[in-house]
Amino acid sequence: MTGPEESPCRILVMASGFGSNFQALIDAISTGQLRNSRIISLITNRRNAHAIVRADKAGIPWDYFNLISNGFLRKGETDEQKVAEGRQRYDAALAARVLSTDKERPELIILAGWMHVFSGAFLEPIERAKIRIINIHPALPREFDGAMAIERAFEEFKAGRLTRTGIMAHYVIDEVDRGAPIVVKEIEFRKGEELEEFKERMHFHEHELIVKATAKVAQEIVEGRGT
Ligand SMILES: Nc1nc2c(c(=O)[nH]1)N[C@@H](CN(C=O)c1ccc(C(=O)N[C@@H](CCC(=O)O)C(=O)O)cc1)CN2
Ligand SMILES: NCC(=O)N[C@@H]1O[C@H](COP(=O)([O-])[O-])[C@@H](O)[C@H]1O
Repeated sequence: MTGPEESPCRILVMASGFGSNFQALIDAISTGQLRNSRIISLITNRRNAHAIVRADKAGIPWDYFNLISNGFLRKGETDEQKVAEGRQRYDAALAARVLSTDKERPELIILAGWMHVFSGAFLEPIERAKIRIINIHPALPREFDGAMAIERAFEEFKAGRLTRTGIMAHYVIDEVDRGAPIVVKEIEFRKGEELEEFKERMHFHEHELIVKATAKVAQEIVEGRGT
């Protein structure tokens, strides 16, 4: 995929939790399945994220940056304006960390279970720097936007109102989960399957899809350098 003269696409992964999608990318790169990509670092907003353990094992630098523990918002703050202002300042500071000149700059940011909704304070400077952002989401386009999508779809299936759901990788825009789809896969429910079994099946397919989507976008980036 990547010619000998082309260096791999520099990828920053952002993850808040278990990191199995992050691990799928690590494994795909290390086995040579994903030749046009290189993960330069991980950012997490949860100190107990297992993604940190995965980064350490893979020798990938990581950064912990949290809305509250880094002082942008007081724990338990309920004033809506203060919450909005604190999130904006956090987002701006996070973008500044991504763009800081004392570290390698990513060409692609992959949200792999990143559980913080970005405002324009993050999205705009990243867009100005021509860095693309993609996200993996366990639902079909325009269905079950937001968190807990798997559980909500499963409830609809149990209620007899849904026979299939799906997963997708999409570009990230201000409107949550409404960016242009990159790769989409429908996944049928199975009669008698319980939630945990279904979640495992969904994650299995996600791990394939995130590699496929990354390969596609990374190739566009590598081939588009200098144009
Ligand atoms: N501006 C955008 N930001 C983010 C997007 C996006 O498409 N546009 N994708 C999400 C990922 N995501 C779904 O795919 C998602 C993650 C988290 C939430 C959410 O409700 N977060 C809450 C906090 C939840 C928690 O901390 O457990 C919040 O941010 O207040 C919705 C959707 C990533 N960001
Ligand atoms: N709305 C975003 C969202 O729900 N993302 C989902 O979080 C999980 C992270 O798993 P992981 O930490 O094992 O990769 C994945 O299922 C991903 O699609």
